[in-house]
Amino acid sequence: MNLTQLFTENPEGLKNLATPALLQRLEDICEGTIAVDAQARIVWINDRYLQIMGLPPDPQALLGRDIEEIIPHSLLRQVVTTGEPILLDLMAFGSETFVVTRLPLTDRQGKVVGAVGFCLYEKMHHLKPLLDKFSRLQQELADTRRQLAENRRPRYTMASYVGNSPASMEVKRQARRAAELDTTVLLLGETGTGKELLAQAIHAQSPRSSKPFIAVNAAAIPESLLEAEFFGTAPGAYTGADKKGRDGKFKLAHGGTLFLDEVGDMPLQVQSKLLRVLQEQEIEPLGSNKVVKVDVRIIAATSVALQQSVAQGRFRSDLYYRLNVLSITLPPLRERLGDLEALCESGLEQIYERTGMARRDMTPSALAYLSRYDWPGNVRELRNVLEKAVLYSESKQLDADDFARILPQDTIAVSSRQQPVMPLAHVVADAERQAILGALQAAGGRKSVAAQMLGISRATLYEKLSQLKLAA
Ligand SMILES: Nc1ncnc2c1ncn2[C@@H]1O[C@H](COP(=O)(O)OP(=O)(O)OP(=O)(O)O)[C@@H](O)[C@H]1O
Repeated sequence: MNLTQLFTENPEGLKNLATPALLQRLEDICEGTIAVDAQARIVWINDRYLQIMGLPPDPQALLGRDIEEIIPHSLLRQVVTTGEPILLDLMAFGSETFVVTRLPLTDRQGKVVGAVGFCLYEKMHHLKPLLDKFSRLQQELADTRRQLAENRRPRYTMASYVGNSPASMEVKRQARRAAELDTTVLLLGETGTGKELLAQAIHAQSPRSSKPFIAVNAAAIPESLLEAEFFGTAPGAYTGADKKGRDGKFKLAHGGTLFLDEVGDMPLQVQSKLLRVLQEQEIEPLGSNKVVKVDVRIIAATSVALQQSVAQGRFRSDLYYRLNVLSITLPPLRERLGDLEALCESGLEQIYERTGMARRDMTPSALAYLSRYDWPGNVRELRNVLEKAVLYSESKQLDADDFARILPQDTIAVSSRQQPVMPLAHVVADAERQAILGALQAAGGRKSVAAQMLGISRATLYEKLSQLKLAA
C-alpha cells in the first residue's frame, strides 16, 4: 500500500486507518470505561471501572444518575457541553489519582449525544511518581486553603476588648451597635489602642461573621501596588507571576468585611477609586474593562487626624464623609488607667499560655508604677513591657523594680508631672501593702506583733495578706 498516494488522494483514508488502531491501543491500556448521555447521566459502566474506583459491583444502581453524584471530579459533563475531548488528564477520586481520557460521542450528523471516559490507571506504572507528586501537591493546596480560610476568620470577639472603665464600656456599646448596622465604620485612635481588634469584633458579631474578614494596611503597601492589591488584576495585565490575574482584597472580602487600616495614608489616586467602589459597589480589576459587583462592608481605621488631612488637601473630603458614617473613638490607655489592672491580667495570662512560663502575679506597687507612665504605644506597648518583665524578672511576683528596669524612672518622671489620676482602690492597696510590709519587717516577721503595731487584729492581717497577694 502506498501511503503517500492514499493520503493525498483520500485524506479520510488516514482516519479510517488510524481510528481502529487508536481504539485498539486505547482498549489495551484502558482499565475501565464509563459512558454518559447528552445530559451527563451514566448510561454504561464496565466492571473494571467499578472495581478500580472501589464502587459497589452492581452497575444497575448507578445508571441514570448524574455523573458528578458518583464521580465528583468527572469532566464528562464539560465534554458533552463543549463537544471537545480531554485527551489526557489527572482525576482525583477518594485518596487516589487516576489518569483519564474523555471523548465526545457524536451521531452521524455530528451532534454530541454523550461522552465516554477511559481510566488508564493500572498500566501507567511509569507515571506513578508524577501521580504521587500530584496527590501531594493537591493535599498541600487543600491544607493551604484551609489555613487561609482560618486566617480570614476573625480572631477577636467583643469580649477580647478588655476594660470596664466608663470609656471602654462606651466603646463596646458603640461597637455592638455598629455590629447590628451594616454601615461603614470609621475607627479613630492612637496606635495600639485596639482598632483592628475592635474591627474584628464588630465583624464577628455582625450578620457577616461567617464570611471573610480581610485586612489591608494602606501604609504598609507600596503606592504602586496598592491598586492591584485592592482591586486585583485581569489575566494578562502583567507578565510573570501575575500573568493569570489575581483577585484583589475587595473580591476576597466579598460578602464579608474589608478592614482598611491607616486609611489616612492612602494616595489620592487610590482614594478616588475607593470612593467609586463605595458608591457603586463594583470594582474594575487592573487591565480589565469588566466591572465586577462586590458586596463588602468597610471598616476603616486611622491614627492620624483625618479632618486635618482633609483641610491640608491630603485626603478627599467626599471620601471622608463617606467613611465617617459611624465613627468610634478608642481612648488612649493613659485616659483609661482604671483598665490597667484588667489589661495586665489578661496580657499576662496570654503570655503564660503562649510561653508555658510559670504564672506570677503583679504587686500593687508594680501597678502603681505602670499607671504613672504615659503609654504612647498604648495596649501594644503594655503587652511588650509585660512580656519583657516576665522574661527578665526572677522574683516570685512582678514588682515595681521589675518594670523600672524596662521603663526607667525618667520616662515615668516626665509623665508623673502630668499627674495622671489613679483609681483610689489602687492607691489604698499600695499604701496598705507598704504599711504591712514595713510592720512585718519591724516585727521580725512575727504576725501577731505586726498586727498589734498596725492596730488591727491578727485575723484582719491574714485577710489583708491574702487580699494583697502577699504570702500569708
Ligand atoms: N482593649 C483591649 N483589650 C485587649 N487587648 C487589646 C486592647 N486594645 C488593644 N489590644 C491589644 O493590643 C495590640 C494592638 O492592638 P491593635 O492592633 O488592634 O491596635 P491598632 O489600634 O489597630 O494599632 P495600629 O494603629 O498600630 O494598627 C493587640 O495585641 C491587641 O490584642
